[in-house]
Amino acid sequence: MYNIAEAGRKFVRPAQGWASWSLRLPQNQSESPSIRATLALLVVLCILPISLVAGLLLVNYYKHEQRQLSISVLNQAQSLMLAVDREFAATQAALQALSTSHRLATGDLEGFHNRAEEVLENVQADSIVVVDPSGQLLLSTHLPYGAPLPKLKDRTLLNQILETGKPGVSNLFTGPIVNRPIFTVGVPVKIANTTAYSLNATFTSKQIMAVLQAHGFPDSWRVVVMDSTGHIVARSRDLDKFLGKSVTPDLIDHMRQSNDDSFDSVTLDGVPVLTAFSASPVSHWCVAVGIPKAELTAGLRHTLLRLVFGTAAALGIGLWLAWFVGGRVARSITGLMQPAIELVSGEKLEIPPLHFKEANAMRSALLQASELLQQSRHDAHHDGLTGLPNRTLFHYSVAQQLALCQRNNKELCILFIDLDGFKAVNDTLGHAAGDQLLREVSQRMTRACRESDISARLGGDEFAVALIHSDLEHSRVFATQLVELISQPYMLGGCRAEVSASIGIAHFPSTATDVDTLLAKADHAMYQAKSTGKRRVCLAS
Ligand SMILES: Nc1nc2c(ncn2[C@@H]2O[C@H](COP(=O)(O)OP(=O)(O)OP(=O)(O)O)[C@@H](O)[C@H]2O)c(=O)[nH]1
Repeated sequence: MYNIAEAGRKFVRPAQGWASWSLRLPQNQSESPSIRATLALLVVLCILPISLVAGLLLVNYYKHEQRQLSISVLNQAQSLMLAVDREFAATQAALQALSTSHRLATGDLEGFHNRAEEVLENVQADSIVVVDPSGQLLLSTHLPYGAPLPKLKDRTLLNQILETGKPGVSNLFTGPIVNRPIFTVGVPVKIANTTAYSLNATFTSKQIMAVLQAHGFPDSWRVVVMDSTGHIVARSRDLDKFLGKSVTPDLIDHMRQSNDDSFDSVTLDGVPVLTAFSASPVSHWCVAVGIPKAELTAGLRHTLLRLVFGTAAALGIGLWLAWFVGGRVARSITGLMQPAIELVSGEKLEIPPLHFKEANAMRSALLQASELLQQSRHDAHHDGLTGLPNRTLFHYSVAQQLALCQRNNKELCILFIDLDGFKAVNDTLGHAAGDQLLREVSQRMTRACRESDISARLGGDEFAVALIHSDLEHSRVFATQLVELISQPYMLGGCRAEVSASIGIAHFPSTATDVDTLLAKADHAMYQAKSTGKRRVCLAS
């Protein structure tokens, strides 16, 4: 079945069809970044600076915390140093009270030995000894009175007491009686305004360890109490290994420069620590507290690690969203490209609804443009009054059919129809009535034709019909019937009107083989019909 509307569309379509057209972007446009890449860049530009700022703030916060911590550690070192000094002061007070014993003044050393043993329990010292200015030990509560006693090897504290007449604390040394590291707290014993003896209490590291442990430092911290030469007297960890050993040279350096300070160092057992130390201006002993750096930075490392993971997760999700949303936006846009190209084909566009408001607005615009284009194409190839194909489309459609007939050895007849007496209708009933009559003639004609036939209005009161696969005889019969059909009266706005028709017929292939000649010959035959009396059919020769 011949579809004239389809023919109208194909009439302007390129040979390969619009779908075969591929989209060629200009060079500079194909190099522009894609929506996905732009969105991904946006995500990266949003997340990375925020994470960077968060990281910097964290590090700053950590540094501030470090400063606070080093102050706090310094305070703890000072507090321990004070506690040690208090122990020394308490011992000195007890010794000073004991030094006023009349037994000493009267030279009753045996009696004093007994008295010292009683006092020993209160001062919690290891022993009490009396030394004469030559350094000779006169008594020691370690041994029964009268037992032979050695002479002091290290006279430093004794000399200090003899010179200043004031109490003092020794450094760590190996006790001549107990033969292990001890230190002493000594006070002068004055008889007749002369320092006659030095009264000393000896201690092992046990007493200082007790003071250290009373402070309850965390197990991981390294806390040392050292004498004025930097030798370890007490240590929170591995005392047996480090007792009497010198602390690290950089700690000694710092101690020389200041009484209180904090700095980064490495302990004797090789642990990097933040060290805070405090030296006593009285005893010149020193306390150092070290917090392992790993412990200090663990929090920051954890938080930074979380930040890195958080950033990675945010980037991952952001990039996935950029990919997903970018893909949707891109698909919405590219989904409109092919319809935009096909728009010129004049075919009715089918575009499924898209994801985005703007893309849907574009889709509506394309659909509207497609409808308008279809309408204007239709208008360009159809007669506005009757809706029949016009001369151009008739010519194109018949040419196609002729080609098919030629290939299949089929016949085709063209009827050239001109109304008789139409002008009189216009003149008597008016132009509008004439228009209505033309419309009715076209309807009668269309109804009479087969669907495969092609009818057209060529202009004015001229029509044409192409009878496909129809021989001359059949066409002549049809044309005669058509003359009668058209000659039936018309009711135009309550008025009766009558016209008839003159028809010329040209036959393919006997009359001619091309559209123009067939039409011209049919036209000529129509004039013959007119000139021989109208309302009749004439065959072209
Ligand atoms: N109403 C109306 N009239 C038209 C239209 N186109 C052309 N005409 C008129 O149609 C008439 C055609 O002229 P003719 O073919 O000479 O008129 P006719 O009375 O049929 O003459 P014959 O063919 O000799 O019988 C003219 O008067 C045109 O003005 C149209 O679209 N509408």
